[in-house]
Amino acid sequence: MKKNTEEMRLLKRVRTRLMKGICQYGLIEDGDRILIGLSGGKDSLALLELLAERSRIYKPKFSVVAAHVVMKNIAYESDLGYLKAFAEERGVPFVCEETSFDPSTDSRKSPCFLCSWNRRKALFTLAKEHGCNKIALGHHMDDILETLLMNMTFQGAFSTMPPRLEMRKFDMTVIRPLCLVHESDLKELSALRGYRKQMKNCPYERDSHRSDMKEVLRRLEEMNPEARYSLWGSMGNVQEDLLP
Ligand SMILES: Nc1ncnc2c1ncn2[C@@H]1O[C@H](COP(=O)(O)OP(=O)(O)OP(=O)(O)O)[C@@H](O)[C@H]1O
Repeated sequence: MKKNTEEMRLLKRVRTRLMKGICQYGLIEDGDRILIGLSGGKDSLALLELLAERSRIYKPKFSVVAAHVVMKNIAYESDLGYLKAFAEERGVPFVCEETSFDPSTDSRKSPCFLCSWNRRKALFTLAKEHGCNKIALGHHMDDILETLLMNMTFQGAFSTMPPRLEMRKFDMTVIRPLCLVHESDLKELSALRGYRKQMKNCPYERDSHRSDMKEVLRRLEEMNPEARYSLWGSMGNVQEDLLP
């Protein structure tokens, strides 16, 4: 009984924050066809589950397609059968595309940059092929705040991954419907639902800046439990007169 109540509270919190993000940043409109980038990680599995559920509700009326990109030269062990079944059990069509990149062709760009650029390109192609006007990614609030802290610390820029990004040149909009959802809730949801963990065997992976920023965010929240909301609020409260 206690477990059920906790589950219901968690689901209510996640659904409320999803809808708050969607409404606040105008992420989904009537008639949208949305390609969901399904990596196989907990965040995009949750995104698919939540958007599939939402798409069956009358307003706004939108449809979804799940897409997985296989990067042939990276030994990720994506279980395509699991991803396909996961999507189809929720009434969502599943599509997959293979691509690859050669890190030796451009030594000025890091393999991580090339990988994510090529993955993004494959997602755009799939979105066009399947008549989608939007691509949804599984980044959540912690990802966005960690990127803000990374960009300030390492790039000298006050910027991050926005909830909504219109790419006019490609006639495509990238959305992040989990932008107000906390990572801790997604972890709990994943455990509750028993999402299968994906094996990551990337030879290049060492995103130490991100894990450092995760620690910084944790420390800030220790100092002020409201820190994440203040950081988020600061992005909409830039007081230019009080800046150099
Ligand atoms: N191979 C892929 N195929 C399709 N979409 C992807 C792929 N890799 C990443 N994405 C999309 O980009 C988002 C961010 O990617 P990132 O690599 O940070 O996440 P992840 O650690 O793979 O897993 P997740 O965010 O799903 O828990 C994912 O949530 C997903 O929407």
